[in-house]
Amino acid sequence: MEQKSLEFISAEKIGSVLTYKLLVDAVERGLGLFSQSKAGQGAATSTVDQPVRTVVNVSSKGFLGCMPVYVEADELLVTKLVTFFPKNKNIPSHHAVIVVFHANTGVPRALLDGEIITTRRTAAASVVATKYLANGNPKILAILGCGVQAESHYEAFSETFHLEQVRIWNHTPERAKEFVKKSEHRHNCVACDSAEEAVKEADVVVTVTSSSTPVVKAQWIKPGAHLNGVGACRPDMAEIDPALMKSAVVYVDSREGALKESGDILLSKAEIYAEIGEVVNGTKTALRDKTTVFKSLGEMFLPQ
Ligand SMILES: NC(=O)C1=CN([C@@H]2O[C@H](COP(=O)(O)OP(=O)(O)OC[C@H]3O[C@@H](n4cnc5c(N)ncnc54)[C@H](O)[C@@H]3O)[C@@H](O)[C@H]2O)C=CC1
Ligand SMILES: O=C([O-])C1=[NH+]CCC1
Repeated sequence: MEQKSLEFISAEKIGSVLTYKLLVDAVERGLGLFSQSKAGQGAATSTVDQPVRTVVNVSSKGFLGCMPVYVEADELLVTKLVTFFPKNKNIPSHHAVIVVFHANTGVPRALLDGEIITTRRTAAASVVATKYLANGNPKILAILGCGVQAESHYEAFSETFHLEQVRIWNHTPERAKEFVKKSEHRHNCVACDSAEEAVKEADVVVTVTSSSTPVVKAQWIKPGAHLNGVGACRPDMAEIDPALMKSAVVYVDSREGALKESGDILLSKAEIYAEIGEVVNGTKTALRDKTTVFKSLGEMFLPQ
């Protein structure tokens, strides 16, 4: 009889092994598997079962999301539980735990601190989209927002691309200045006084704010640029100008998820061109010369 032994894997341990290189490869493979299984929905080939997450609103304070997934090919049965309390002060706005079960018996195997995985996995997903959708090698990156995701996106993009400059904007300008000063390695970072200044010459834009209303306007975006929309994960929240959503070619991590959760998609009535996994699988084209948006909501796949 199998013995129950639930291992706890701490944030420190995860942080020491979870490199962006590892994550980018794993997320790329996971997004491909996810879209492949949707294409074969109902058929015996379906290998990933990942329903759109269930969200419980906690009055006006925040929410709890439950994100289960089964990946047959990896014998992986996992759920993430994530909270988002945007008004938190002096502690992160997101917290998460991940529970791993034995896929053959259902026995719980491990409990993982989910904070670092959420932080780095999200940036890795934006890197995957950017690898496929940016028009050439991106040189100027704009980051709108200066929280946890801004840090991980800065790190992941700096490791992956040869960036000449990173333009940072935050709605409270002191925070953008602090971001730039945080490390001497950030000599290629500049704090911008306006979101327009940050965005207007950028090859790639990342929006990582808790804003419920757009922080980027269509007319600021350089034609052919690529934008990763990471915030605004509820149907009543939007970070991107609806005019940009309508004029750009829009990619998502999950069609089903985007049509249920993304205010940027729902409020603008933008058309979804493809899941990024379909591009990874070669069943949809990467229209690199067009202005593109990747609307990210957070599909969860772990490296094995
Ligand atoms: N797509 C995905 O997979 C994931 C998305 N997220 C989303 O990304 C966003 C950023 O997450 P974190 O960096 O962890 O949050 P954070 O709390 O660390 O940072 C939030 C940032 O938004 C700024 N902000 C707050 N209110 C604003 C407003 N009204 N206008 C403009 N900026 C405002 C803050 O100054 C801060 O720079 C959140 O919306 C979060 O839900 C987070 C994790 C995964
Ligand atoms: O995937 C994730 O963990 C989240 N997406 C939006 C908020 C948290």
